[in-house]
Amino acid sequence: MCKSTFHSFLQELPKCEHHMHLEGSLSPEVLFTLAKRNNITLPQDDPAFQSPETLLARYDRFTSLDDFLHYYYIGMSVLISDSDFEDLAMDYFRHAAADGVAHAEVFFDPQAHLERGVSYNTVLKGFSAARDRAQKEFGITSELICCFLRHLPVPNCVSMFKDADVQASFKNGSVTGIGLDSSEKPFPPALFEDIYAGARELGLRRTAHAGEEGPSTFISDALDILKVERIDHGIRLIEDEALLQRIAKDGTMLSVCPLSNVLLRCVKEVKEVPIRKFLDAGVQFSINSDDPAYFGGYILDNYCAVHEAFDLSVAEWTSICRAGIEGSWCSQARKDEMLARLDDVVRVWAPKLSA
Ligand SMILES: Nc1ncnc2[nH]cnc12
Ligand SMILES: [Zn+2]
Repeated sequence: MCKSTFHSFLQELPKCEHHMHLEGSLSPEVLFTLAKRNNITLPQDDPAFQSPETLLARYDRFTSLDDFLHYYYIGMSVLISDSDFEDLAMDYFRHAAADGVAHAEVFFDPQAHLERGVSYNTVLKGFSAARDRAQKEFGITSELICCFLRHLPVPNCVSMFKDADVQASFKNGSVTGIGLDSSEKPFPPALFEDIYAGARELGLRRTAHAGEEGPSTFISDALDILKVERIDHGIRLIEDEALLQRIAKDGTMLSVCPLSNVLLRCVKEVKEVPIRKFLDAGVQFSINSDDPAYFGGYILDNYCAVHEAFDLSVAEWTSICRAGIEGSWCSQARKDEMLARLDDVVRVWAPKLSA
């Protein structure tokens, strides 16, 4: 936990979260409760599934992205009804409100539910209800980003993209954009070129996970081939100085997830996440939780971990927060509200923190 005055300042900043998988907010406790309620048998041959405590202990020992994903996909198999999805998202929004999130652009993984016979509209109904409640109960605005699972056969992804219910959600605005996630290294961005071209034609916002475990060429391919507007993770950008300069110059935002990078062994410690390098080079980035129930921290824990590792100034935190607001996919009016709130918070806290 960072020093208490700085912690309060970070809590009060009007934060935007751009990289958070709703299915990644399923805690072991809720997972076991839903498994019982929905009659889902958890794997009997893995001692991690003995209890919520043993499962949580296993989360401390992830060895890679794929090791985590194994548990992530088993975990979400307990989600069946629209109210399961609503409860799950509300759990996230409650934490987000406590952490001072003003606006959240959240991912969901429909293919992982369709495969189990849960319809797209069941998932969307639950998540949409939670979004409405989050706005009413906490004043948090949000957008939904529909992700394609890169480990599945491309035709499976294409057929989801073309599905009538999915297309309807794109066209009626209940889903704002598309993303690309799951196992990275064997699945280069180019595989998904047609889907991203189709999304662009529909006027959808576009982002993709790239440069988490995969090479920096996946970041350039996501920009050049998929024409994404944002890069999720992107920490391996530091391996290509010219690309780093290009991203800084173009103002392309990265959604960085420090605790996730440590837990999934992409880096040894938060100090190795290239926060200082990005700040110095003028790369725009936001700080995010990724899968908070699996990685031991919501957004404020990530802000605090970054503060502890890099001892950032009030001015640096203000610029990170401003970049997050400006790089969001909400209306300009909403951005203006958050920018005004940011000014207010900084006006109050700057004298106290620099005293
Ligand atoms: N960190 C991550 N990388 C890729 N896919 C994911 N799905 C959920 N979390 C993810
Ligand atoms: Zn992610």
